[in-house]
Amino acid sequence: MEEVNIDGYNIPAKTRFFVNAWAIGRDPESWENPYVFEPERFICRTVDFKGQHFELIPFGAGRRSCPAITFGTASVELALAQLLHSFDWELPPGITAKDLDMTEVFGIAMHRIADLIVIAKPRFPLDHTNDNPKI
Ligand code: HEM
Repeated sequence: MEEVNIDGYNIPAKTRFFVNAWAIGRDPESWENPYVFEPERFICRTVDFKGQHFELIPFGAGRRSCPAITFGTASVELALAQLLHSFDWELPPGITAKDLDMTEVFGIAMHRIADLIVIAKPRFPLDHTNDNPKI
C-alpha cells in the first residue's frame, strides 16, 4: 500500500477509510429531490445497484463489493413479493402516508425510529394453504 492523492486529498498509506454510500445516494448533483421517496425515479433510467453506477452503491462497488449481491437481492425480492402477493396492505383508519414519521435511526443498517403500523388483509382464504382440510 502506498500514499495516494485523490482530488487534492492526501491519503497516507494504511489509512482506513469508509465510503459514505448514504451521502452519495442523497447527493443533489446526482439525484433530483434526493430526500423524497420516489421509486418511480428509476423508471426508464439505466442506473442500477450492481456497482457500475457509483451514484447508487448499496452493495458497494469494485473488488470489495458484496459477494452475496445475488443472494441478498433474491432474499429481499422473495420476501417482498410474498408479502405483496399474500396481503392487501392498509394504513390504520384516519392515517395517511403524509402522517408517517420517516425519521431514521443512524447506523450501519438504517431503519425508522417510529414503528410502522399497518393492517394486513389476507388476499386468499386462510385454509387455502392447508393440504389436509380435515386437520
Ligand atoms: C440486501 C442484503 C445485503 C446488502 C445491502 C449488502 C451490502 C454490502 C456492502 C455495502 C458491502 C461492503 C462493500 C464494500 O466494502 O465496498 C458488503 C460486503 C460484504 N457482504 Fe454484503 N450485503 C448484503 C447481504 C449479504 C449476505 C446475505 C452475505 C453473506 C451471506 C454478505 C456477505 C458480505 C461479505 C463477506 C462482504 C465483504 C466482502 C469483502 O470485503 O471483500 N452480504 N455487503
